[in-house]
Amino acid sequence: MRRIIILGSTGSIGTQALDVVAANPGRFEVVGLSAGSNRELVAEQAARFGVADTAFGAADSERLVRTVEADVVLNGITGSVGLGPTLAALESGATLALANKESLIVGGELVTGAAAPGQIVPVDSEHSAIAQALRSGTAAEVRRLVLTASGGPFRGRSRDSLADVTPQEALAHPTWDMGLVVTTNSSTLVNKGLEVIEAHLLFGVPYERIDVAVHPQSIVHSMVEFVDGSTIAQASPPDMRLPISLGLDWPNRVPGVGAPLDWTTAQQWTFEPLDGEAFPAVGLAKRVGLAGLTYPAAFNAANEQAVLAFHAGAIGYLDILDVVTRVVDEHVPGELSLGGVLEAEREARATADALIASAG
Ligand SMILES: NC(=O)C1=CN([C@@H]2O[C@H](COP(=O)(O)OP(=O)(O)OC[C@H]3O[C@@H](n4cnc5c(N)ncnc54)[C@H](OP(=O)(O)O)[C@@H]3O)[C@@H](O)[C@H]2O)C=CC1
Ligand SMILES: CC(=O)[C@@H](O)[C@H](O)COP(=O)(O)O
Ligand SMILES: [Mn+2]
Repeated sequence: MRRIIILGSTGSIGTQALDVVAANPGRFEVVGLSAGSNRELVAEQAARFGVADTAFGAADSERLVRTVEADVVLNGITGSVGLGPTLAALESGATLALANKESLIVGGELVTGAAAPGQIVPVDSEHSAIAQALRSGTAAEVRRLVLTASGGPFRGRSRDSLADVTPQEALAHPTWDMGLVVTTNSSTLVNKGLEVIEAHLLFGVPYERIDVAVHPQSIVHSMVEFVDGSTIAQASPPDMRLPISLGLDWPNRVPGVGAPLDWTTAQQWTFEPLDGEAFPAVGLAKRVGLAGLTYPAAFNAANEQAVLAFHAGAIGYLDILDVVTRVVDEHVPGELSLGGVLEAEREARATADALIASAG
């Protein structure tokens, strides 16, 4: 029985993780739950799963991870505020089932350097797909990684045509039902940019060998191309319970966790290149990833501020990327230490807030 702590238990990832636990009695024991502020739902979850230890906020989540013994910590918190809990989970020696991509991206080598080999199991669907494709291979056999992107609700649109899109339109993701920030990031393609950096950090493949292909059906979750010209793709209906279950029980597969593809009906899987003019976020993220140091932290922090400002009605949709680009351009990088990252984030958020105020 694996003892698991679920951070962000009230969100999309957290509630689906609890679905997996409930559907597999005797396989997992939930020993800790945390959330931001939703005390009512956490109390309900704790009663249902018999959990004694709960926490609220990032610092308390960190405390939970440091004090409750667990085999796996699932980090399903949104935002770079998940960095402390991610580092605490790695220090505890537990497996880190990582949905909170922001903590890896802002922490970079601080996070990978704190992890033992195999200690981080990716939950993000693309990175889970790559980890599955690499299960029997070696890094030397990999020629390139291809991350698939749904293209979001605005696929096929020109940049100019996006000026007046509303928060409601940005949240209409074509294939996934997720939290507000990651859904908005999917629409701007910032999510895919963050995922390129995440793939580089997790799998050690250089940026020039990480590509993005737009695949609107979200059935092929990513691919690994090998040196002999073979490509292994992982395919399944879009359902996060599959990568979550792998994160909780790696390397075991949990029987029946998701429905398989139906090969008895006609279907079409399509792939197209990313329109980098309409969606400059992936190019910007690669630039930021290559620059390293605290650039990814500044990129992510500016985006977090801009996304919230867009949903608050303070800026327009195109302002999101404009703010992020300006913050990155003005960023003076610091050293990659915990203090350096926190300071870079503080500065980036302040610059972003000033730009937001002047745009509004
Ligand atoms: N949803 C998905 O399918 C996917 C998500 N991810 C990643 O997983 C992470 C979670 O996404 P998702 O579940 O969609 O997001 P949600 O917005 O649905 O959930 C976020 C969770 O984080 C909690 N939280 C927010 N702030 C804090 C804080 N300061 N301290 C502790 N907990 C906090 C929330 O608690 P409360 O409810 O109390 O506010 C909630 O439980 C993100 O990094 C996202 O990019 C990656 C791939 C797919
Ligand atoms: C389910 C998942 O992993 C999300 O991060 C997903 O990637 C969002 O879809 P797109 O960013 O491809 O639109
Ligand atoms: Mn993803």
